[in-house]
Amino acid sequence: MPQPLRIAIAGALGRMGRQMVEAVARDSRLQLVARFHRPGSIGEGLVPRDEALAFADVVIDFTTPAASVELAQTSAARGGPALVIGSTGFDAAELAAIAKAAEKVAIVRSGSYSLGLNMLTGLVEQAARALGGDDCDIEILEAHHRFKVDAPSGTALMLGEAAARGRDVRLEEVAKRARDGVTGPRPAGEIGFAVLRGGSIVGEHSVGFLSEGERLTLSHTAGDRSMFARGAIAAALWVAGRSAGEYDMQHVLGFGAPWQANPVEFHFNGR
Ligand SMILES: NC(=O)C1=CN([C@@H]2O[C@H](COP(=O)(O)OP(=O)(O)OC[C@H]3O[C@@H](n4cnc5c(N)ncnc54)[C@H](OP(=O)(O)O)[C@@H]3O)[C@@H](O)[C@H]2O)C=CC1
Ligand SMILES: O=C(O)C1=N[C@H](C(=O)O)C[C@H](O)C1
Repeated sequence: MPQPLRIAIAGALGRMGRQMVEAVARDSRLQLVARFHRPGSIGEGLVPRDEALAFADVVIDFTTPAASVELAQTSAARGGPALVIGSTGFDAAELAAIAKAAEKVAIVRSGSYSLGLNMLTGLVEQAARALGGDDCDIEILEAHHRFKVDAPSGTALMLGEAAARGRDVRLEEVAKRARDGVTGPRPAGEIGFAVLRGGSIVGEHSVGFLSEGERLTLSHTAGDRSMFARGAIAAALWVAGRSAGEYDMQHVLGFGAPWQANPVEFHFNGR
């Protein structure tokens, strides 16, 4: 019997943190060795972050951009453990800090740990490649619960990146992240984003390809948060013991060529 992988959960009292604690505790391939939260937090079984890092092979982190950057820098400075980062809403400087930390430690980071969503990014890239930029407008719609603090969602931005790759353009140069007032006609080639917030929506994303007289829509709906937890566990099993580098779910699932050799087995309905 192989030894179970030792997992620590960051942000253990948050929505995803609680989901991760449950999912890890139920999984016989894993051992939940530590839970930590914002410094000074009170909660049964919480330990300080640095203690958690000392015990774990992998830390799973769904917190905030600032907390994830600090975690990545700390882990890089001490040479581990590997990280699975699910937080979203990073700015360019924060992304650069994570990339720098990934020179020293293995980090998987993804705006979505859903299998279906990661399959959708491939379809979006393919459709964007096939449908010309001047004749076909790409618009990304996302909807989330009232507590979400960042917009557009990390997933919407991943889908935007996939569409931009398909069109062979840089997302930063064509993204329209919000519209208000007299905007003028829509420029060809733009990739637009629209955001809805309310109630308890777990996560809905759709990518519309709109041309004269027809619309193709590719969409994904998250029914509950358990599938994000399953994806993060697949990422933890995959990243443990890897050499330093920044990876994403395409690598974990074996969708990216150089990593194809060793994808983790992962199914829609659990293990
Ligand atoms: N990639 C994916 O598949 C998914 C990503 N997400 C992303 O994950 C993140 C968390 O989402 P969610 O769980 O809904 O949000 P929550 O706000 O419920 O959880 C985040 C938790 O992190 C805690 N936290 C803040 N700073 C620190 C710190 N320094 N150390 C440890 N914990 C800290 C917060 O504490 P406090 O309450 O005290 O502020 C909070 O409880 C978001 O960015 C979200 O977009 C969510 C779902 C899926
Ligand atoms: O905050 C959330 O809840 C979610 N965040 C992620 C995102 O920003 O895309 C993933 C998921 O949609 C839920």
